[in-house]
Amino acid sequence: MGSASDVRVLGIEGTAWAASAALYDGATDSVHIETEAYQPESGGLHPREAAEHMAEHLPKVAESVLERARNERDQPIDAVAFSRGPGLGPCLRLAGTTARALAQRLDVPLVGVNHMVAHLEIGRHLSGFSSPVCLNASGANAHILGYRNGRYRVLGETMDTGVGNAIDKFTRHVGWSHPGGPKVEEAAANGSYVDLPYVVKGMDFSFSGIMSAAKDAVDTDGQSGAPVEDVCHGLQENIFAMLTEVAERALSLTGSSELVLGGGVGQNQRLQSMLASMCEQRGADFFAPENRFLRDNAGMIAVLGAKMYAAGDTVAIDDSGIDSNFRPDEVPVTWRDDDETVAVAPIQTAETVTGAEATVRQDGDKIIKRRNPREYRHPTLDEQLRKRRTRQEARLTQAARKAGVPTPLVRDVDLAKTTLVFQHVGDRDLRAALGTDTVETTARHLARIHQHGFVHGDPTTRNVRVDDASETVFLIDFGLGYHTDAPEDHAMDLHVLAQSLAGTTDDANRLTEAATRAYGTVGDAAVIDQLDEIEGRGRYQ
Ligand SMILES: C[C@@H](O)[C@H](NC(=O)OP(=O)(O)OC[C@H]1O[C@@H](n2cnc3c(N)ncnc32)[C@H](O)[C@@H]1O)C(=O)O
Ligand SMILES: Nc1ncnc2c1ncn2[C@@H]1O[C@H](COP(=O)(O)OP(=O)(O)OP(=O)(O)O)[C@@H](O)[C@H]1O
Ligand SMILES: [Fe+2]
Repeated sequence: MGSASDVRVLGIEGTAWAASAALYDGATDSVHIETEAYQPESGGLHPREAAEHMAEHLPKVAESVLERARNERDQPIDAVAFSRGPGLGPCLRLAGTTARALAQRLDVPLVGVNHMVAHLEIGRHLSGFSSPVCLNASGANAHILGYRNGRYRVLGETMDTGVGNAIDKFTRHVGWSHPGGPKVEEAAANGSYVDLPYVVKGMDFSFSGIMSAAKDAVDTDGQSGAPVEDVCHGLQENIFAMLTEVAERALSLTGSSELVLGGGVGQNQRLQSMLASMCEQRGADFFAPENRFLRDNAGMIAVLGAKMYAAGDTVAIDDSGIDSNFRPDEVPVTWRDDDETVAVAPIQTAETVTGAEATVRQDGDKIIKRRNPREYRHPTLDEQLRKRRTRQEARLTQAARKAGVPTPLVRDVDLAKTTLVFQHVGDRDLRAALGTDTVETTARHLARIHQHGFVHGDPTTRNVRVDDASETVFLIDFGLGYHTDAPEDHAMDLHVLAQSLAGTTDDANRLTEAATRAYGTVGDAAVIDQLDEIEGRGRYQ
């Protein structure tokens, strides 16, 4: 294996709006980027117009960067790297054609890069962090990833549209030109908070509810709608708090103390300040690359291309087809060692445990759980979430027990202090007691509460406690639960469990299959069909 430190790679990016080429020089670790942005005259990105933009500008930026490389050396570059996907098919095809032609002409190898992995690797490269949790906040995507056993694992992601696309749809609705993100940021600075939906499911989240509520809020319909600056302010507060909350959950679940940000929406100062505040509050390190590396750019493609090239990960021209639904977890990570896995949280034995949202203290046979204020969240939203979740946790913990699922007894609820007192249950959590039996029992418990019309909302391996002597499996932490009979919502519980298994153990596939089978012995088969549908969904809208 070579080292990326002495190679020069030409990167080509053309997934959607940025016709971009870049030169990465490993010897100096410097990146030169040239980009021509496609700006639609009206509405959102039109795939055909975007492709015409690529056809016109990609060859120009590529030649210009190559010219610069030639002025520096006789053998200008060692490899050509290009974004293979995800993205708009017509654009990807042009970027692929441009890259193949260059590689052939210069007689150098071709490297096919996953654009989403490039968005996160650039942050890892620039921060020097060893194995961070990565938040990708881009136009067509939103997900939280951690490296484990040769792959970037998706710990959480959007259940519908990408975060930038969601914001851009709102700005189209109010008649603002593309891209909407910077305009929302500017307007939000002059607005005050309005209440909007907030949807987090484990480490997944969805934007459809908040986006339609935001559109309704500005629509006047003969009556006076909310000022658009206020809605922009509320939108940013809620959407970015959702992303920050799942990032915090991922840090808590993995025990990692490093977070990096990627993607065009990452340029937003409010998002950056929330993430920085959250990390500071929990003693983690946060890194956001400069803007030229956050928005789509060929620099990140060239940098990852150099790492892949050094690892021998090149692709033959004939096999270099594009993939518009290319997911980050499909990429075999050849440029990192298997043992670089994102941290796994040590199993805490201290009397006070700090979870993702609460401080939990043991006092004899009692557990005192307090949801603490989160400085990154708007105070109104913060108080509303803490109260709602405390109330819901008390109610659903009791409802589950009535349904025959072991849960701790609720000894006291104090909504003003957002504090709950529970009976202490179990010897250890499911992470420490992983096995087919315990995972199957967990799945059957979920099926049972679903039959009683509600979901847990966050059934991770840490929210299951196992009592060894009686072999009892308890569900705890129902704060994200809610009443619903929709198979999609029920399937999300199973999906969250599967994702948390993937984030905790190398044996996740086998355990997930066992869980699904066990669920089927008690629960509705339609839920399992829906789970397949969720997991097969290419969420690139
Ligand atoms: C697949 C690929 O083509 C796609 N790329 C992409 O979406 O471009 P990117 O540069 O990462 O992000 C663009 C998005 O970033 C948003 N954006 C730009 N500046 C922003 C700001 N200050 N605040 C919020 N959003 C912002 C834009 O509104 C737009 O939706 C992706 O990475 O998902
Ligand atoms: N009733 C209980 N009996 C025994 N241990 C408990 C109980 N409730 C909570 N714990 C312990 O405290 C930890 C954190 O509790 P809980 O999950 O309710 O808080 P949280 O802040 O939502 O944490 P997380 O983000 O990890 O889900 C649990 O993982 C568990 O180990
Ligand atoms: Fe992107």
